[in-house]
Amino acid sequence: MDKPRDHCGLFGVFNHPDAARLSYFGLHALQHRGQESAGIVTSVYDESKGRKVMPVEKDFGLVLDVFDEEEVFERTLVGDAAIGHTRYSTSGSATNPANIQPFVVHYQEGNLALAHNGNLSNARSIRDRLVERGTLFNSSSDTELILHLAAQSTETGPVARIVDALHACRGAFSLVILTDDALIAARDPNGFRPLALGRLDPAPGRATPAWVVASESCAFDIVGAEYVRDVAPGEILVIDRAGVERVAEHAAGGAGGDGALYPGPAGGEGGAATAGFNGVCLPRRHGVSQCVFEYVYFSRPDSKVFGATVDKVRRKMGKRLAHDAPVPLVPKGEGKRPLVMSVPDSSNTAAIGYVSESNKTGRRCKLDIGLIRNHYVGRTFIAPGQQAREQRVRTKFNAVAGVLKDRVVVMVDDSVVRGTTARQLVQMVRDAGAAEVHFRSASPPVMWPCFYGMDFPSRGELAANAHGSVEAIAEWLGVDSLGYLSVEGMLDAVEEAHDGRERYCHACFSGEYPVPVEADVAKEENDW
Ligand SMILES: O=P(O)(O)OC[C@H]1O[C@H](OP(=O)(O)OP(=O)(O)O)[C@H](O)[C@@H]1O
Ligand SMILES: NC(=O)CC[C@H](N)C(=O)O
Ligand code: SF4
Ligand SMILES: [Mg+2]
Repeated sequence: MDKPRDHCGLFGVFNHPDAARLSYFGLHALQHRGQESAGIVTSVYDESKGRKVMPVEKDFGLVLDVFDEEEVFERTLVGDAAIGHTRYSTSGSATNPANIQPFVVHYQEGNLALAHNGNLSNARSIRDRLVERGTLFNSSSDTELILHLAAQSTETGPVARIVDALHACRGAFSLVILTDDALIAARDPNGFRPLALGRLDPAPGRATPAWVVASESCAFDIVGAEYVRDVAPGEILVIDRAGVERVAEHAAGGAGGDGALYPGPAGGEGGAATAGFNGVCLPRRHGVSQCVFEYVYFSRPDSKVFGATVDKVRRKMGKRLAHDAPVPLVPKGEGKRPLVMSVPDSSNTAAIGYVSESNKTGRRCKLDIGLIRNHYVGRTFIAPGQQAREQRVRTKFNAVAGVLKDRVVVMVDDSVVRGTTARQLVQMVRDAGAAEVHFRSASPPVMWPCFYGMDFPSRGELAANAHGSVEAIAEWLGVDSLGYLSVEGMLDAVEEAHDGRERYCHACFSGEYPVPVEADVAKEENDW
């Protein structure tokens, strides 16, 4: 593991005849969230069996590789409800095929399929309890535990069992779940991972709209759906046939049947638009703590996440960085303006904010493209060994010598984790003839592990811990100066973009963990 790895991507569809194909496109848009494996499950009535079945197609690899045959959508993944997943493992080995999601099981209440983004912080104690009860496990991931909890619940009916199961889970879980009758979208009470609800106009021949659920709103755009609202932290939203009809009636100005059952999360944006769906809210024990790293790096800038556009938050982080770690001062008449460049693509927007604010504050500088990125090399191209890692950076980026030669260069990246990217690129920019190289990180130093759904290197491998002071890291990176966004600055930027700083987790930067975690849990401890 040499990089922070992304979270997983979730997608769900209800009431659309082409549910699997929509999921396929949705997963494409969410590919950046997980590149180890991908899968889609649908729900369809099987005439010969006289009951619903849940066909599944999943494998290791990118969405494009897993679903490389059109036929699978025509013959296998049929039905008008589906869920899909792109995985980066945080619990359970990446190479164990049993850990590929979505999971599908058959139990007392019929079929059940589940896809999870996050990490349960009490997974070990749940597993121990289940083991004592004689539970047999198929996978080594935390996600499977939710299925056992539902199957062993004393409640009746799939929804009540899932609600019961989620009451026992702690930590991070955004979920899309398919039962034989419903698509369920759920978010843990802290809201660590994002999840949003969207709406698609009725498919040809249908009277009611289709509903979609996704980790990020960019997945709605790709299928032509409109963003309706976030699934609220702690909300378990049940989208079933009756609910779809109630909501449609409500929208058309009808009475809405028993739509008052669940008017949506209190004060939630778009709540009225979805009144009519059933739902439940899980109790809140530790406040709300959405993952600030989604804004720093994980989510796509064109997505709306946690109620704000990622692009907007990132620009504000870049602007604040201009104050926390300014561009070197080169007064007029004393040389060319420093050249600011991003490390494409994830820091592009932060660099734009950085440059505009720097110029406003009298620090002259110019934004230019100093690195070209090869888009065929993935976001987290895993390569073992330092030599391979270095080769990987060279494969992914090349410097534009004509732009960089003899210039004072300020490189802006979104984060420094292990420092592999920064160190390599600094050397590359120097080799291209830069006179000075300064490095700016649009987030604070990453110093602590994440237990809520992101896979960081061990503490000792993080550049900020391995080298100590900012000066020592700067020397190791080979830069003339190094500057980070402060934790304060990061939270101010988030707050400026929307609803306050206290609703965010920043544990990997600050060490302040919002939800207690079980000590010394290893990702592969259940893999034999
Ligand atoms: O300090 P490091 O351990 O090198 O990790 C930090 C780098 O990793 C991420 O980029 P990544 O290449 O994973 O993806 P991206 O192309 O989406 O930026 C991040 O944007 C930094 O560039
Ligand atoms: N990155 C994630 O959200 C991972 C989900 C789950 N914990 C797994 O490892 O499969
Ligand atoms: S520790 Fe960091 S990556 Fe993990 S949830 Fe908190 S902010 Fe996000
Ligand atoms: Mg990067």
